Order: sequence, then structure tokens, then C-alpha cells
Amino acid sequence: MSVVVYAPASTANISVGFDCLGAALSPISGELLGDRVMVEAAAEGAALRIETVGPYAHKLPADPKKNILYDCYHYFAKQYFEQQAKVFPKVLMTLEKNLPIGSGMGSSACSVVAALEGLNAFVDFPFDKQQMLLMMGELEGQISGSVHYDNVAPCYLGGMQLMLQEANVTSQAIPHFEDWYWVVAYPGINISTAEARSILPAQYRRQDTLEFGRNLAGFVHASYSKQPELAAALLKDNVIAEPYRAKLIPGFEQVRSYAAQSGALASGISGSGPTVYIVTPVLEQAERTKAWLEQHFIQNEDGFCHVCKIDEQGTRVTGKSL
Ligand SMILES: Nc1ncnc2c1ncn2[C@@H]1O[C@H](COP(=O)(O)OP(=O)(O)OP(=O)(O)O)[C@@H](O)[C@H]1O
Ligand SMILES: N[C@@H](CCO)C(=O)O
Repeated sequence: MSVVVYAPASTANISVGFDCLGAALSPISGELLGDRVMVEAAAEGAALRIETVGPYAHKLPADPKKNILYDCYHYFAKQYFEQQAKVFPKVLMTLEKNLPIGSGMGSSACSVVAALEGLNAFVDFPFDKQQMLLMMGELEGQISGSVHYDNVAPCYLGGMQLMLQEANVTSQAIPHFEDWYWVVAYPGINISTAEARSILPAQYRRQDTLEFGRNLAGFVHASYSKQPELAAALLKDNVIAEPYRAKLIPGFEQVRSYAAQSGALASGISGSGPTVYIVTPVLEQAERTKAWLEQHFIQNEDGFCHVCKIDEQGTRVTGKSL
């Protein structure tokens, strides 16, 4: 008995919605941009064994107990015991780590979501999506220092998700512009989410909170009323995070200038960085933007760039073996 789950990369904040907007991404090339987790029955030995493979496996903590999969297993097994009055089976979990850590593309969220959904699938889905989402937020919060769902929700559910966190609704999908290409570039350096949060102000001025609220409400309105130019004009963050985080990302101002002079619809920081995104509805321009970012923004061989569309599907069971 075994199951493999794939969880896609995601871009949190989307500039205009700090901690409350996020989207799942998939490269139009068909390449994998996300983690896979295989859960296999283990007949003997410890309750859990963890193995890691894939291009970024060597960047994970060497001690398996420090891998977030370890916490996912124990947390899930406890919930399972409380719900089913049964001990969770012994398993081997293999993580294929395809996303760089501290990239701004929801790397830890990807592992958390793939691991928890893999465990849920292994025992035939005893938990529903809302219960799963709450567990995913909890585990992701252990890593980044605060519970925010803007990576786990799009990664799990797909599409563009708005965090609501009221009336038993954690997150819901909002419409997005299907012809938009999201060019994402990871420069090859890492930024810890916890550190990128610690440099933000504890309090904001009244006019900044008003601007934040107006931009986010306007973006959601323009998305529903299908006004791409208005939505793109509001897709910005002049007040909450970008002014403080820009200095952490070498070459970010040049990316912004290039995006503006090339006629892109919008650009900004993906999550807490250092990945950046540029949006355009024209495929040829997206390919040109990718080439420019590869030449001018990527700093080393760990970096990469993809032309993406929003991934509608989110996390899925893909088979029985990696
Ligand atoms: N399976 C895992 N995937 C990613 N990070 C992990 C995993 N297990 C443990 N970690 C640790 O969690 C921390 C993740 O840090 P952080 O939240 O900054 O990165 P991230 O989630 O990859 O960032 P981002 O959301 O910006 O891509 C690192 O210290 C890393 O070593
Ligand atoms: N909303 C979070 C996302 C981090 O991945 C932040 O910007 O800190």
C-alpha cells in the first residue's frame, strides 16, 4: 500500500493582499514546480521513517526529526487517534524536495500540504478539506512563526485564494484573469520568512492602512467585475511589506524598472522573497521577460525562472510510486 501526493508552488501576498491572498502556480512548460511525498506502509521498526530525494533535498535539515514531515506525521497521527480511536499505521515517508527552501514560493507549505494530504489519503481521507486546512496552517505556522494560510490554502485548494478566517471559512477562491502569465524568478539566495517578517513595522500609520484596504478591496472588486487594467493598477504594495523587504533582494529595483518599461501589467515580491514575479497577458512578452530575468536577476546555478499560469487543481494524488 502506498500513495504519492503532489503539491504545487504558490505565491503569497500577490503584493496587494499581505497574509490574505495567494495563488498556486504551475509552469506552462509542464515541468514540476512543487514537492511530492510518497507514504508507504512499513511492516516493522519505528512508527515513522523519513527519506529525502530531489534537487533541493541536500538543503533540508540533516536530522529527519527537524524535517517538517516529522511534525506533520506526529500531529496527524494524534488527530487520527482522537477521531478514529485507532493508532496510525507505521509508514515510510519519502519527500521529493523540488522547491528551494526560503524561496518565497511556499516551500515549507508545499512539504506540509503534500505530507498531510499523503497521510490523509493513506487512510482513505477521514478528514475533510476544512479540517485539513486548519492542520496545514498550524504546521506551517510552526516554521514561519505565525499562522498564515496564504501559501497552504492555494497550494492545497488551487486557484487564487482569499483568506477569510471567519464563520468557519478559512479561505475561498476568487476569480482570476486566466490569460495572465506569471513569470516567477528565484535568484538562488534564501530569505527566511521569520526574518523577513521580523523587519516589518509592528504598527502602521492610518493612511497606510487605508491605502492597503482600498487596494485589496479594489483588486478583489476588479477581479469579480472582470476589469484587468483596474486590477493590474491595484496590484501593488506601497505600504505594508515591499518598501521594507525590497532591500533584502539584490536587483529588485532593476526588476521593477524593467517590468515598468517593458509594459508589464504588474510586478512585485513573491511571498517574503527573494522570488519576484512579473505579470503579462502576452506569451511572447512573458518569454522575453524570462530571458531578461535569467540574464540580469538570477545570481547562481540554484536560481531559475518559469513562465507560469495559476494552477487550478492544487494538491493531487498522482499515483502509487515516485
Ligand atoms: N520539508 C521542508 N521543506 C522546507 N523547509 C523545511 C522542511 N523541513 C524543515 N524545514 C525548515 O523550515 C524552515 C523553512 O523556512 P522558511 O519558512 O523561511 O522557508 P519557506 O517556507 O521555504 O519559505 P517560502 O514560503 O518563502 O518559500 C527552514 O529552516 C528549513 O530548514
Ligand atoms: N504572507 C507571508 C508569506 C510568507 O511565505 C509573508 O509575506 O510573510
